[in-house]
Amino acid sequence: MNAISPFARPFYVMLKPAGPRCNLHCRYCYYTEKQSLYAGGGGEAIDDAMLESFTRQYIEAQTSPDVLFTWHGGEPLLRPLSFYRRALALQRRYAGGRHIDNCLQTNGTLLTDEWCRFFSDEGFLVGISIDGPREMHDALRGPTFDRVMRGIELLDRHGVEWNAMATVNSANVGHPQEFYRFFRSIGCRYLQFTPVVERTRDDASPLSVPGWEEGGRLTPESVDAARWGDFACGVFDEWVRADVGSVFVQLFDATLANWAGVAPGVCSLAGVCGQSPAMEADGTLYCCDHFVFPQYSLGNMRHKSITEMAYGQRLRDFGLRKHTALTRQCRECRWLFACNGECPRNRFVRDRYGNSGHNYLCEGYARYFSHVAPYMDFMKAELDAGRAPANVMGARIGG
Ligand SMILES: C[S@@+](CC[C@H](N)C(=O)[O-])C[C@H]1O[C@@H](n2cnc3c(N)ncnc32)[C@H](O)[C@@H]1O
Ligand code: SF4
Ligand code: SF4
Ligand code: SF4
Repeated sequence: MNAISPFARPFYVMLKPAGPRCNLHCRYCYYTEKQSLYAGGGGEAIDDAMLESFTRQYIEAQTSPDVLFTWHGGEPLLRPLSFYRRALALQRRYAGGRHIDNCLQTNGTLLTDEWCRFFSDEGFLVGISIDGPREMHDALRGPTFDRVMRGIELLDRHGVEWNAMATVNSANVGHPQEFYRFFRSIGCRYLQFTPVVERTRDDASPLSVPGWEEGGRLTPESVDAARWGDFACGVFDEWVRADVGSVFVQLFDATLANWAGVAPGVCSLAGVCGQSPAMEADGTLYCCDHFVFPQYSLGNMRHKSITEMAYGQRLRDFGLRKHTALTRQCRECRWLFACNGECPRNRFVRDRYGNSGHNYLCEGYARYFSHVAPYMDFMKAELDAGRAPANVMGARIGG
């Protein structure tokens, strides 16, 4: 085993306490298909012994005094509150002087006063999935908009910090202004949006086609590359006019970070990745939440330590491949410093020279980076001069 030093870099495990199970059936979901990995063999929920072992090992394996637990799924609120109370008791038992934070990603439909009181008391950061106003949201997430909004009101009432996680898909990609104005209207201060790009296999396989592999059929919910770029530009135009410094949009923050030569807060625009493996409920660790496929398994906690898997060569190679496998078109691209070829899960087309492993969304990203470049140049210059990037709002840029 070619393990590297556990002190080289931090890592975050995305936990699936209820496995891929969910109370909803969002049409574009990449995760519920993972139920086929279990095929009746159990392991649908993290059990107490595994939770304890994981908590101890995860804390011990960290290189920094701050430790982040990320509860994800499937739907993590399918586990009862008592499960999370046990989890926090274990965190306290094994903390060893470290500071521990928790964040949880949910569809929001199962939130109650009791959940929100708990999140407030324990300082959880809650990610809420919502795709925009009612028509956009309900189009692919079923008629759940009212329940999600009720969840957000509960979080607000209890003073829980939350951020919005939206997908950009065939139903909302044409409406960037409406999309962004909606989030502003509900008082959202932290917004993340991710393009849906999924492919089904031509055979009867229940699993979709992973990144790097060519072929398959793009799902109807997926975005068109160019339209994704137009969407990002449209949202940017709304944001840059009035909300810089008051609304934090992950894509724009990460873009500015790359412009300024600072590590971006999102893996997709980083030079290398592989620092956030996902652990399924049966204890199997996978390279990434978007690579939960048998061929990307790092092993199971029952047989290997977290340190061995998270700092091993396999995950390291997975993360480095993002850089080493850049296509010639990417290596020659003027936006490489900002884009880094984006996420490997979207790399399945040919570049202009015929090389495989190019990013399906390339055209959209190129459009987006060209569009925001003058604003990013301005904001970087403000940062360099010790002034606020928000000054971009009063500046005349691009005529
Ligand atoms: C798989 S869900 C798990 C947590 C929880 N059930 C929820 O919906 O927030 C995590 C996030 O992935 C997003 N998502 C689902 N399918 C996606 C896809 N194909 N591409 C991009 N994001 C997707 C969801 O909208 C959600 O924000
Ligand atoms: S709520 Fe989350 S896990 Fe459930 S189907 Fe929707 S995106 Fe997937
Ligand atoms: S494969 Fe994509 S989502 Fe996964 S860690 Fe790498 S950049 Fe992030
Ligand atoms: S914009 Fe396209 S060519 Fe340029 S780095 Fe991104 S994916 Fe590669």
